[in-house]
Amino acid sequence: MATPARIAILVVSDRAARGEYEDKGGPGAEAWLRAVITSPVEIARHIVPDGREGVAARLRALVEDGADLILVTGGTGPAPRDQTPEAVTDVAHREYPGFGEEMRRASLREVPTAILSRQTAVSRDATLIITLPGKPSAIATCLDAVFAAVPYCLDLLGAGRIETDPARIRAFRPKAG
Ligand SMILES: Nc1ncnc2c1ncn2[C@@H]1O[C@H](COP(=O)(O)OP(=O)(O)OP(=O)(O)O)[C@@H](O)[C@H]1O
Ligand SMILES: Nc1nc2c(c(=O)[nH]1)N[C@H]1C(S)=C(S)[C@@H](COP(=O)(O)O)O[C@H]1N2
Repeated sequence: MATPARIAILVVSDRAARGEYEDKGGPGAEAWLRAVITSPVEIARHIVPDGREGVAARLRALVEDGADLILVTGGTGPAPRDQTPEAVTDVAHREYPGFGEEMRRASLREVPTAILSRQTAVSRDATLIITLPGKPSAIATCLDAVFAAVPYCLDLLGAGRIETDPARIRAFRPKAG
């Protein structure tokens, strides 16, 4: 059997980290991934409070640990504690602004405040890191909008291979020539 791709979900939320509310983002993201990915996959969920240093440190550790893909939810907005984009930039080797553009475009069809999210995607070594808004309902909207490009991006980075259910997401891998 193929080596499972390793995916980490990092929920960034002060209140979920303190246990003040039940985290719905992490389970929502995991359910989305399990419904879409048909190849072997290991999914781990983590929760950290908002904050540039803490989020960056956790991202470095997850990359070091061999994650192929990291989904980060929360902390992308304009509030002072929203520092996820700064943390992601701190650990980035490369940025892929098209992810943020497309996720915002899809979210703007639902809420005008989607424009407030500074969500983006970066890579560090062979790991792709995608940031998503914290609102649990935003997670599916954003993943639906961009995930078709994720498997090929992981191929190009040298990360683990992911196959998807074409009825949900048709992964696009350009043919050679
Ligand atoms: N992990 C989560 N689980 C459940 N609901 C969430 C989660 N993250 C965000 N939300 C909901 O979406 C709203 C907007 O998310 P945002 O990330 O801006 O939260 P926030 O107001 O900064 O608070 P916190 O960091 O404590 O989650 C929150 O007020 C909350 O109702
Ligand atoms: N699809 C979708 N995108 C969305 C939202 C939403 O409700 N649905 N909320 C917006 C709002 S109100 C904010 S402030 C930003 C940032 O959210 P975050 O700080 O939780 O990352 O995401 C935006 N993107």
